[in-house]
Amino acid sequence: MRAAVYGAGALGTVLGAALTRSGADVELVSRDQEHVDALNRSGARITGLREWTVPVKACTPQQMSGRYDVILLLTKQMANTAALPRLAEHLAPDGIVCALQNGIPEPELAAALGADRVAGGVVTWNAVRIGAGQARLSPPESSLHFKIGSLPGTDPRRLDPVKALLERFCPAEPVEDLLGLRWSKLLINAALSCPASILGGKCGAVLEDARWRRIALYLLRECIAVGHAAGVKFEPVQGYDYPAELAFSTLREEQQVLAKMPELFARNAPAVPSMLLDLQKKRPCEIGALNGFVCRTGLERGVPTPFNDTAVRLVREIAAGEKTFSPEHAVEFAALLPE
Ligand SMILES: NC(=O)C1=CN([C@@H]2O[C@H](COP(=O)(O)OP(=O)(O)OC[C@H]3O[C@@H](n4cnc5c(N)ncnc54)[C@H](OP(=O)(O)O)[C@@H]3O)[C@@H](O)[C@H]2O)C=CC1
Ligand SMILES: CC(C)(CO)C(=O)C(=O)O
Repeated sequence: MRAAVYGAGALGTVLGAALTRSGADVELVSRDQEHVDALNRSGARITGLREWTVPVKACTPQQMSGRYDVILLLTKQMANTAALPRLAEHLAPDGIVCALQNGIPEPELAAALGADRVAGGVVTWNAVRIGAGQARLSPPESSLHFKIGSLPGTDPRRLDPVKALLERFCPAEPVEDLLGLRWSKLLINAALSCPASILGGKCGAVLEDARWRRIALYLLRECIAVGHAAGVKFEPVQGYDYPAELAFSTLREEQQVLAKMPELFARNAPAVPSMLLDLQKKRPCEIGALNGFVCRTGLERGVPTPFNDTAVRLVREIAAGEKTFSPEHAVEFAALLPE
């Protein structure tokens, strides 16, 4: 089986190194010539939870040749439109692209490639690119897990080669309802990655600050309401059925939920959100595909999303250089919170 990791950035470098190390025939594809040269010259250098230097094969999109049976898509979601012609050219007729990105990338991919040639999966582990040819994999070990799914109406056995490939690194558990899985990961990004990117810290910083933890809870509540209005059945992730765990109707129940949030999201606490890295590097970030997607869906379904609207506005203001990272942006949500 011939495979490619298309978008060998933070996650892609770690995954490409892990798969190559396991003996898989995999190429790491990146637009960044310096990164490609470093990977080919000195191997992929992984630090953190794994300490590996792995000789790998890397190329730019223009240097790709032939067809791949499995392409693991790990660009940022905004790059998908630009990447599609290359994916279409190099995917084997019975091959499959598995998007491991955040957000809900599958509809656009399926429209171009065909639903039975697209799968999706969520990643709850965290990695950071730290230089040409190098990435750091963050703990905890328990986060090393994939959940994957095929598109409605397609043969779930199409997932078999994806599962076999990913399991060369860590468990890859198939789920029946990919959309429910996608929305559950969206909860984590909308309520932790986004606020952490606004205050300029790790996801744990949101959980540690009483004001931000409460904002995160209301962001979660809004996303869950929008998802339910859209007919989503949230799939358990990280061992939790989040809508059930986070439900509250009185202020007393709210206190109880707030008290257990650090435990519910303990695996995410050490993560540096990929959105924050993009904002720090002044690169386009995925806010439109994450909280922005929740706002758009809320608008379509008649569910107000004032918390997510505020979060999107703040991220956009930071991206435009109009605001800097600060926990004090919590005040922007104060008028929305119940007394
Ligand atoms: N990092 C993390 O811990 C996690 C990330 N995710 C999700 O995984 C996805 C990837 O994230 P991450 O690894 O952090 O992202 P990075 O930005 O580190 O990597 C993305 C890579 O894609 C490359 N790329 C962008 N556009 C193209 C293109 N048109 N053709 C080829 N390559 C391209 C980029 O190259 P260049 O540098 O030239 O732009 C970069 O190497 C995102 O959807 C993210 O939300 C999910 C869970 C955790
Ligand atoms: C949840 C988190 C923060 C790490 O898995 C993530 O998805 C990201 O960094 O984009």
